[in-house]
Amino acid sequence: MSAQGNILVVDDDSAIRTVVAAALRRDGHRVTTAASVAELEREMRLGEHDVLVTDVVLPDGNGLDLIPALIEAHPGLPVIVFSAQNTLATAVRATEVGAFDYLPKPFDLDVLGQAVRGAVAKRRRQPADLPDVEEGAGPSLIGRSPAMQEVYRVIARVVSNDLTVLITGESGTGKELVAQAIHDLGPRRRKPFVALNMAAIPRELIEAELFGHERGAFTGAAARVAGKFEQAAGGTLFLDEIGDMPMDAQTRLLRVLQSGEFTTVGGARTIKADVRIVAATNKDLAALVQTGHFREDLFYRLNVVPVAVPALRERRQDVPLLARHFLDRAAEDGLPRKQIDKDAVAVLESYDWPGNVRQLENLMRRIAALSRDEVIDGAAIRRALGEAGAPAPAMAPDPGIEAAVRARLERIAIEEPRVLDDGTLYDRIIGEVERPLIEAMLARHAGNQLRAARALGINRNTLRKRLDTLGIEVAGGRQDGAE
Ligand SMILES: Nc1ncnc2c1ncn2[C@@H]1O[C@H](COP(=O)(O)OP(=O)(O)OP(=O)(O)O)[C@@H](O)[C@H]1O
Repeated sequence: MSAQGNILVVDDDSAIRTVVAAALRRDGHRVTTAASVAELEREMRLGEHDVLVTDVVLPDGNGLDLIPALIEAHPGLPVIVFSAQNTLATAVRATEVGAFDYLPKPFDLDVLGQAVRGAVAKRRRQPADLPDVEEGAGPSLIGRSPAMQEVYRVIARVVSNDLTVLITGESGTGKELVAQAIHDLGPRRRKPFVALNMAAIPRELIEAELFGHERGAFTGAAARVAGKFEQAAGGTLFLDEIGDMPMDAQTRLLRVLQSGEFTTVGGARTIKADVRIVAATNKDLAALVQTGHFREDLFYRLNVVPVAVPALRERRQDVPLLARHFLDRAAEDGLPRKQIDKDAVAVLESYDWPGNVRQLENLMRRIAALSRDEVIDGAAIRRALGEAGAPAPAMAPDPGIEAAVRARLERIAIEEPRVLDDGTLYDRIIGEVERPLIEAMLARHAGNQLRAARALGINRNTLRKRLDTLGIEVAGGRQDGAE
């Protein structure tokens, strides 16, 4: 991506305008200059600018005060501010008003050049053209991959009958949504859909939860309570994490499925069970049967119609659609509306998603809530994946700083003996040592540049400059220095 753009430089000091404009032109940018707020406003009206670089104190106004209105009129315009008022208050205010970067005067032209390149790259970021999400009838099960088409085919076969369905799939693949879809699209849709997660309630309470109990049935049973079977009457009972059901409860459930009736805990009351059973598990139930942890007869009773929900990595082509869906949903919930660029889509598509759709949903919401950019790029996605505790794909594990540095030095000595006395010794050795040192510290601090700089004992801006010079891509953590 070209990092050259149209830059507007504003300063009332003509010497600074000249020097800055010359430096930016040398980097290939097209530069216009202005000496006052009035000139700045005229230039903004006349031309398209990718980046605004402005001083704070101008003869007819304050550069910082202009920023909110300028950004509103030119959404996404990065503004780089430089100022001789080098106070913390100015720096904080620059961030508050939405400046892209703040450089205290006097500044290094290289640092300015780097900030401008970053700003142009941000400006040029194009949102990827994500597929539209069609709102279908019933619950929003998103996905057009062949693997999801197969799931839809099975759902379509069972909605109008009462066959027991066993949904399998990894955690977060959407098993509960599938169960809900079976309910919502079938004749029981006007009756309750009741879910019970076997893994979420104490084992000794599962039977009482399922079948209800009479007053005084056990210590603490102060009143008669209807169980899930009763609550779901006429509707659907979703038994989640069925693999965690204790043996006693399995035996009772099997009896209910065979007889169509159940008795409450502690009571002689027999109630007809008018529910459709849909069960789900992320465990291998057949293997649990083999090891004696799940009743074989119950397994066959439940597994009348199996539905296998694919892991997200088995249907990567659905990822852009789902990403779009979750960004839309986040915006509907009042979070800022964000888009992602092509690089971000590529990162999302190549990630393995151990937490499946749930993980993608959480990531999109987190990005919508926390990112300052309107269009999110691949580096930001990698960082967010790294922060979420998952391994950052492009970041090598911390190899141990000493080992990394030693390996570099050995490489110079062994592979390139010539460079040891060719007059570039200092730069070569320092350069070779610096890279693994910075990479190792960044890896150790999950890509957080502020923490890595602190640990190295160098200024964050110095670190940023070195990253740029050495061409080190930061894959995990945050670049903006926030903690
Ligand atoms: N195909 C999909 N389309 C839209 N949203 C989905 C899809 N699949 C999953 N989700 C969303 O992902 C989250 C997890 O889905 P769900 O709870 O159904 O997964 P699960 O397989 O039942 O997980 P667990 O095994 O951990 O209970 C939910 O917020 C759900 O809305």
